[in-house]
Amino acid sequence: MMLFYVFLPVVTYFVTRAVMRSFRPEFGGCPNAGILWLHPFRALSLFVGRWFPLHYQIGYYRSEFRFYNKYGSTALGSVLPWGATPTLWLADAQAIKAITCDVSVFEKDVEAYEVLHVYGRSMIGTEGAEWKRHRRVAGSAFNEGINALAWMETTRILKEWTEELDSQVGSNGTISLSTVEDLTQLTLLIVACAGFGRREPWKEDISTATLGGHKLRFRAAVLRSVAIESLLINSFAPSWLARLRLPWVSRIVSETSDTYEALRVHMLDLVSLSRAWMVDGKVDSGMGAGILRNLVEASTNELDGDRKSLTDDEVLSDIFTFLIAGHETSAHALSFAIGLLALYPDVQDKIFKETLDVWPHGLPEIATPASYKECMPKLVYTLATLHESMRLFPPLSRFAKVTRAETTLVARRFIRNKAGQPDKVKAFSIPVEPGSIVIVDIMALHRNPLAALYWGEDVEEFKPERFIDTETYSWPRDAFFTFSGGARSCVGQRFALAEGVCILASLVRRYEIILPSHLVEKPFEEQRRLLLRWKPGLTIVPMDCRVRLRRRGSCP
Ligand code: HEM
Repeated sequence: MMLFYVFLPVVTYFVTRAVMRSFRPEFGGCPNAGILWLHPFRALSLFVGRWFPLHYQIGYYRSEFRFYNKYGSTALGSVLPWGATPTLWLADAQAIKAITCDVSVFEKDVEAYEVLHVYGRSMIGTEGAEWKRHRRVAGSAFNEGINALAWMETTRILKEWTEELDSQVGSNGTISLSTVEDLTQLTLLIVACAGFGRREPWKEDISTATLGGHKLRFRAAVLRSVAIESLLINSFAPSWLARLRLPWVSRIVSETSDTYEALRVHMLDLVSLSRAWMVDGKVDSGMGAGILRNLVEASTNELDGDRKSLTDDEVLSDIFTFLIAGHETSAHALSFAIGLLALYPDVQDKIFKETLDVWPHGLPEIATPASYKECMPKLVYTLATLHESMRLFPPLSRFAKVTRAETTLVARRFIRNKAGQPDKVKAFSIPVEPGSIVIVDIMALHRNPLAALYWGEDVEEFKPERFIDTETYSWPRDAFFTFSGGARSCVGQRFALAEGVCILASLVRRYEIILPSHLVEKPFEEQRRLLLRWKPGLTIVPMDCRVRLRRRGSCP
């Protein structure tokens, strides 16, 4: 019996592979790269993807442009054995643009986001009229006002954070920084304040841990809920497991459910506060909370059947979505950026020079509502650095669309010249059947070396200059998909750029970012590989991005 279970998958693999190879060598001119063992954009595959052993099989998370190079095509076909679903992989700017602009044919793969529907349905995991209702409500909060608030809030928390960092200077004059840990807290505090009016100090007051009957503090509740393990347990483990007293399992299930319950209570507190503000007429409290206000107002319209209305569960689910989408992405993007700055001191020097013009007398203690408008346009190189780091490490490295009607996409085939560079590019059409899955392979697109349309031969290099327009050069906007594109693009893009630029510029203005001591003696390629290692999670997660900071003499 045992042998049967071991051999069945192996036999299935070879049989299916053989059948596919013989009957379907190509998808309308698009090379068939084989069987996909895991749906490439499901929470489970993100979890399993950390250990995915089939590095030479399509679907491997860290493959970047490798498979496209191997087959000489910017589009690849593959098949999910379950249901024999055709799955198209794209690292082609024009085809991706066509997909993201045609929302009637290519819908969001909302099933992938079901794990986020802990409290109800939300903007990120819905489609059509339901999604429009959510987006109409929350979307209008994302204006220049919230970006300016994000800037001010970033400045406030940075001051407290850097004071703590300064108190940790070691005997060698440097401070160790575990980027993911600190930036996760930082970006969470920023979105909680600018979006939801919840202003917290950098250093949590642990003595107030359970004040107000909370089982878990707000920050801990959000951070635990975002872990892919918690989301999977919450989605798939039945709650009765907690009552069975099974060693380990029952405890984990029970703790997970407590975490989401604790967060629900915190979010209900926010909603009550916002309702109280509305009753008191505190429409513009100066505290931010624009997203919260819009959501809560929409829930009070519910009974009128207003097209801008949301149910109470939808409000909680949207708050949850914004808290999660609004911090993890930014924290990981910034961790990679800081790691890259440690590796490239010349880039750091250029940012430092830029910040000297903006803050000649050192970092401001507080920012005013005008600071964002004054500083952001001057920090051109800092913004280019953030863009370039998100090109190499896009937090959402791939996402999926489901095809609803028969259509055709155009991609490109190429052959490599003697120097190994892609050459002789030729467009070809791919017929796409309804029901097919299309993977927008952002990381591969960002590492596509084809000239003209994309990033060029130096695609692997970290060069912020490629994001700065000149008289003769305009950076290829259509080949940059970190925030997706079209109607379903990231609603928080400008918010993320505002906080990101403020954090990077301020950090470099105050500190020199240097490599951790265990990497100093290693060759550059190894330093880069070790510092920037990542694993898949909800977004790509830096695994060991630790740097050191040395206070700059010229910064008061
Ligand atoms: C570096 C930071 C960020 C990156 C790279 C990023 C990336 C993305 C991407 C690629 C999508 C599209 C996902 C898909 O179609 O499956 C998206 C959607 C979304 N993002 Fe972001 N995001 C970032 C920051 C933020 C922030 C700061 C917020 C809110 C404060 C936010 C809120 C959202 C929401 C609500 C959606 C869903 C939009 C919709 O479905 O209409 N994101 N983001």
